[in-house]
Amino acid sequence: MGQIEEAKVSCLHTLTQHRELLVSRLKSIQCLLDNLLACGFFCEEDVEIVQRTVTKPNQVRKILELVQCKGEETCDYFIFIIFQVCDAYIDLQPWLKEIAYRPSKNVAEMKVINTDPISRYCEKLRDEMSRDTSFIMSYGQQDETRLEDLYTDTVMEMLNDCNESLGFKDTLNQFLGNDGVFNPQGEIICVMGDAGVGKSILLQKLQNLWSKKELQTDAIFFFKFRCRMFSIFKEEEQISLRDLLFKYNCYPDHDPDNEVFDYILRFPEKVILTFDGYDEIQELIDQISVPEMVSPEDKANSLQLLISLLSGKLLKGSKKVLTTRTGVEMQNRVIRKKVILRGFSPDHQKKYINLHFKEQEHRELVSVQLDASPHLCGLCSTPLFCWIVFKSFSHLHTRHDNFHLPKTCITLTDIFLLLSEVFLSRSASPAPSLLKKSIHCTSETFRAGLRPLSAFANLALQGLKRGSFLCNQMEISESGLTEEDMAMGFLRPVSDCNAGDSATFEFIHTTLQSFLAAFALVLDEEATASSILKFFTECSRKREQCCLPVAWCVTSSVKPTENKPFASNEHLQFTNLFLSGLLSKSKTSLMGHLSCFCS
Ligand SMILES: Nc1ncnc2c1ncn2[C@@H]1O[C@H](COP(=O)(O)OP(=O)(O)OP(=O)(O)O)[C@@H](O)[C@H]1O
Repeated sequence: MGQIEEAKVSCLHTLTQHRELLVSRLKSIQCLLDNLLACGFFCEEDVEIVQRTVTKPNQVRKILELVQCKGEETCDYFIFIIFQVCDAYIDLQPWLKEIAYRPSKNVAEMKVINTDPISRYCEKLRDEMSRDTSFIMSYGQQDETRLEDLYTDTVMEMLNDCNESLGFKDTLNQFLGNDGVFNPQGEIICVMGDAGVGKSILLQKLQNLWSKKELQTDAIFFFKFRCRMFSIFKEEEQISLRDLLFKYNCYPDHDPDNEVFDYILRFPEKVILTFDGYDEIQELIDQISVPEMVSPEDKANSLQLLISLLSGKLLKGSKKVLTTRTGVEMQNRVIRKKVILRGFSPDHQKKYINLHFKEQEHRELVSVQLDASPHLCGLCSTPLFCWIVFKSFSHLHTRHDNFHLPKTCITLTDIFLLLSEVFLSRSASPAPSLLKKSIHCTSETFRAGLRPLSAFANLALQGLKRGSFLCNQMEISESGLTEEDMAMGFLRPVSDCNAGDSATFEFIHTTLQSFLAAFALVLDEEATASSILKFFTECSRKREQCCLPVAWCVTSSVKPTENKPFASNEHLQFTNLFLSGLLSKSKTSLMGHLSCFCS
C-alpha cells in the first residue's frame, strides 16, 4: 500500500517537476481532452475552459493545472495517454524513458482512444490506399480483378552504380531495406524495366502491402504520384507542397492547426513517396531551367516541387521509389539502389497461369500451347503481354470452338490485335450458350466493330500527335464514341489527372494507344505515305542520350510548355513497330478487308 501511495504521489510530482518541458513539447491537445473527457476525469466545462484559452502553451498550462487539481489518478491517466498515443506525442517519448515510466495497474486497464489528427490521418491514408490499390486497374470497369488474386512475383535484379548485377530478389516486403544499396546518401530507389514489365503493378503492390502494415518500414505516411500528372499543370500554375501531397492523396480531417503537415516536415523519414512513370516527363524535367530553392511553405511550379523532392531539397530523408522505362537514366548520386524488373521466370509464369485460370482444363491447354510455341512463351515473360494473351484465350476460347493461341511467329502486333478483338467481341456477340459456340472469325469481329475501333484509333492518334496520354469527355464525344463503346475496355477513367471538372480518360496501357494510333494511320485511306511514316522521321532524329541529373545542372532556357510531346520517343517507336506489323504481308488480308469498309 505504502509503495502504491508513493507511486501515486510521484505522478503528480512528476508533472510539477517537468512542467516546463511538457508545456514546450506537448502539441496535440485535442487527444488529451477527448480522453480525459471520455474517462470522466474532465467535464464539458473543463474542456471549454481549455479551449477558450489562447495559445497552445497556455492551453497545456491550463490542462496541467486542472489535471493536478483533480488529483493523482488524473495525473496518472494524463501521462498514460502520452504513453499510449506515442505517434502523436513523439517528442515526449524520450522523456517517458528518462522518467522510466511504467503505467500503474489502475490506468493500464483504462481505455485510450487515439483522436490525434496525425494518427487519424495515417489511418485515413492507409484506408484510402487499401481501397485504391486492391484492384488491378487495367481490367477496366467491366471485370475488376483483385490485386491479391493475380499479383505474381517477377524477377527483380539489383544493380550497382555501374549497372552490374548485385543479385536477385523475389519478395517485396523488404523492398525498402538495405539490400542492394550502393549509395547510402542517395534517397531514390529506382525501379527500371521495359514497357509492360510490371513497374506500376510493383508500386501498387508496395502501396497495398503498406496499407495492410505488411511492408517492412516505420514510415507512417505514403504519398503516391503518377509522373504524368505533373505534365498537366500549366506553367504559371503554382502549388504548395502541402497541397501537392494532400490534394493528390487525401486531406487530413479536423486538423485546424496544420499539425499533420508540420509533422511531415519535421519527420520526413516517416514518409514514403512513389513516382510512377518518370520516363513520361523526363524531357519536361530535362528542359526546365535550374529551379530556385523551393520552400516547403511557398507555392511553386509543380515540376520544381518534384525536382526538389527527388533531389532531397524538400522532405530530405524521405524514402522515394521511382519507376522508369529502361534507358532513362538518373545520376547515381541521387540513387540509393537500382532494381531492374526482368518479368516472369518460367516458374512465375506457371503460378500466373494457375492464378489466371480457375479451371484445370484451361490451365493445361494454355500450358501445352505455350510449350508448343517458345516464341509466344518468350513474349509472355512480359506480364502485360502475358495478361493480354491469357485474357484473349479465356475470352475467345469460351466463345469459339476453333480458337487456339497462334503457334508460330506470333508478334506484338498479333497480341494487340487479339486484345482489340476481345474488346470488340464483348459488345458484338451475345454471351456464349453452353451448347453452341460460334465460329471464330477475326475479320468479321473487326468489321462489325469497325466504327468504335476507328474512333478509338483516331483518339489514340490525336493524343499521340499532341503528346498526350489523356483525353477528356469532350474529345470522346466528338469522336462519336458512345457509353456502350466506352464499356468495351479500351479506355479507363483517370482519377488523379482530372483537369477542371471534365472527366479524364486514358488507354489501359500506353502501348495500346501506340497500337491504335498505328491502326488509325493504316486505315486512313487519304493519308499520304509521308504522313503515315511521320513518326519514323521523328524517331530517326536521334536524341542525345542524357543522364538525368534530376535537372538542376541543365541550363537550357527552353520553357516546359515549349517541350516536344513525349519525354522519350518510345511511344512513337512502338507505333512504328505496330505500323510495320499492320502493313506486313500476314496482315494484308485483314487490313485490306477493313479498309474497304472504311472508304
Ligand atoms: N507482377 C504482376 N503480376 C500480375 N500481373 C502483372 C504483374 N505485373 C504486371 N502485370 C500485368 O501487366 C499489366 C501492365 O503492367 P504495368 O502497367 O505495371 O507495366 P509497366 O512496367 O508499368 O509499363 P509501362 O512502362 O508501359 O508503364 C498490368 O496491368 C497487369 O495486368
